[in-house]
Amino acid sequence: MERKRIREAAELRQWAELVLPWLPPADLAAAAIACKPFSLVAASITARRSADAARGLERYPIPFSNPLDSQPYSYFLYSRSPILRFPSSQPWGGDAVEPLSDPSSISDLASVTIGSRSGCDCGDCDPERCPCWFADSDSGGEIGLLRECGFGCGCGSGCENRATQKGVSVRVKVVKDPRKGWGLHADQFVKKAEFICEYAGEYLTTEEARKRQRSYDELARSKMKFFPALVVVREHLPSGKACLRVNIDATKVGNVARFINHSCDGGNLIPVLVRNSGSMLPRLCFFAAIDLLQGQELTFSYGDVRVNIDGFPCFCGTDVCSGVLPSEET
Ligand SMILES: C[S@@+](CC[C@H](N)C(=O)[O-])C[C@H]1O[C@@H](n2cnc3c(N)ncnc32)[C@H](O)[C@@H]1O
Repeated sequence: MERKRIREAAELRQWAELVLPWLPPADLAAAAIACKPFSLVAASITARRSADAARGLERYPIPFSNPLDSQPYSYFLYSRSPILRFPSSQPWGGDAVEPLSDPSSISDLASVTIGSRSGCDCGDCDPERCPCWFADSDSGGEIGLLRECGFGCGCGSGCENRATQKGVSVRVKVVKDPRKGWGLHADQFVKKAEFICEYAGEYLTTEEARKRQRSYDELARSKMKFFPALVVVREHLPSGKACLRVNIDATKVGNVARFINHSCDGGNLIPVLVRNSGSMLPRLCFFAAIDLLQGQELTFSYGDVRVNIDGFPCFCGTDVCSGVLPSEET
């Protein structure tokens, strides 16, 4: 009888190990109170989730740190690279995490290509000589430009001219702030100009972005703890006129760049639009604007502040803080 009970508990636990990692926090909490084997599995899943926001998909684990309250982690679906569609669910906090793969293989952006071979034929690229390479950190606006090898090139993913295509490149952690919510912090020394991460999320049409922004604003007003992560970037012509608007929404799915908070002084990151040969859409990437110390919060400017009495309050704490978060016109 005792043996049967032990076997049944083991089977239940096995089942829970397979199913519970797919559940969002509220459902996981509900499962945890159903029975003891579930509560043990749920506790270990919660521990694994708070130990790595990236679900094992980045080079280093990216832990959550919350000295303020009992929320152990923030829930979202993880993608290392930009996507045009996203899955409706993804396991997280179970034993079986997806293996670290070449970002190009999980990126739907790969399907938006210019042509089969519009890049270089170097084979073994030297960034100094490769015709794909181009950098302009002073392009007239606040956003720099960079060109790297990509799907249209003969070289492989090991090519040196693909520095931004290998996921989050330095150790970072996600730390909770009482007023700004979670924020991304350096967890090692980072040298000025070093690549840190890209802003991965869903690429939206402007119409869809406007629709979502309106509903996010409503939600944020009604629900104190809602932190949308929709960014809009404009690629400018030398004349200064906007020529391409890129809308990236990491609210439901994205990488840890979704935790980077705004700073009115421009912050300590340089946002750069990176074009990969063969790919039509640019990617938003962040480089260190200065040497960064371990523990320092990473920030950038979300854009021009339109002082708007209805705008959300800014708590960047810098001397030049306008008091209001920049927001897009919807
Ligand atoms: C891209 S998310 C950043 C991560 C967010 N703090 C979280 O907890 O998920 C952007 C949202 O964070 C909050 N936020 C970012 N910077 C802020 C700041 N300087 N002051 C107040 N809230 C900020 C706002 O709610 C904003 O819509």
